[in-house]
Amino acid sequence: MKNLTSIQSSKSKPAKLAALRQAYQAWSQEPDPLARLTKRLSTTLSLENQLEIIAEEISASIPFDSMQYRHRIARQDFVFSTGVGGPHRCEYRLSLEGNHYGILTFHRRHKFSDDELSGFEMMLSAIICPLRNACQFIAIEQAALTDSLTGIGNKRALQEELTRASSLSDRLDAPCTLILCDLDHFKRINDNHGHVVGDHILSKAAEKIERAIRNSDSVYRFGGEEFAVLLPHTDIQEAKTVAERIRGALESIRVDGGETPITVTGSCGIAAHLANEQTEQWLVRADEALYQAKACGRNCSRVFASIP
Ligand SMILES: Nc1nc2c(ncn2[C@@H]2O[C@H](COP(=O)(O)OP(=O)(O)OP(=O)(O)O)[C@@H](O)[C@H]2O)c(=O)[nH]1
Repeated sequence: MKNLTSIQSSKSKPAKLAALRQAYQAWSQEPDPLARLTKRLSTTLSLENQLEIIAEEISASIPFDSMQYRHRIARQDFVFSTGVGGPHRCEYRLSLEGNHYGILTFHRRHKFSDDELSGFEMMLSAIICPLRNACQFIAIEQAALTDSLTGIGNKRALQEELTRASSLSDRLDAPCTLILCDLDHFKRINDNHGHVVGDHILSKAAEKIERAIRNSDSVYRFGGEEFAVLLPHTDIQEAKTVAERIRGALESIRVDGGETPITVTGSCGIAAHLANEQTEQWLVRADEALYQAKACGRNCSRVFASIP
């Protein structure tokens, strides 16, 4: 409120406005490379787009043969590369206020001069803030798709991936199979050993399932004690084998529970994607198969197609 009053009562300042007009003209005409670089970087939060701009703008002042950027953001490696190597190299570790924002490397066939090296440093000091924002944007996007307890994808991530997998499966006419896996009698574990132990078992289960599947497959926490595993390019027969491997992996969990270790089992429902099927319908069919597995005594797998 105080600031608003002072804004409303202040008189216009011609000198400041003239300076602003002049600055705007200079800015809009983009006369210097640093102004143009920062202006272009401010138009995007995509790290990939920013790196393309950085490569283009820096190479206009300091020619190089290739540029690489690498950084680990939210448990994932981000790598960007443009051009082809060269024996001479200069490398910068980018950091701001004690935080690391990746490594940027330039290669060239002939040596970089001292002037060029200080030119790089000037350009890099201009890119660090926008680059930090782009890295943080990826981390926030990643957090919105990650289950905080287990570190695997959450229900929202599953929805996105199911949609992508369905359209790929339709377009390529390739099989794609979904397994819903629910821990058995999990309420008893919580009731007998407490929620902290329950949480620990959920994290272990996520870890075990992740290790039981291929890199091209993915696992998500679908609900409380329910996991979804998406298997692209995988038919029902192969998915049954994976489901059995997952069940075995869950059975191998041992958590300290006093006299006897706490163990857990899981039931799996399997459904292959049908041509042009909506993702909701696909999930419903996998859930029905899971219901059958529970009804058949738990700690087993059932395929939707096998339901009469
Ligand atoms: N510790 C912990 N427990 C959870 C979490 N989310 C859900 N649960 C518990 O999971 C249990 C699920 O219970 P039910 O849906 O009755 O199923 P169940 O006991 O596993 O029995 P079946 O699925 O029929 O084999 C409930 O006790 C929930 O409180 C969580 O994040 N942490």
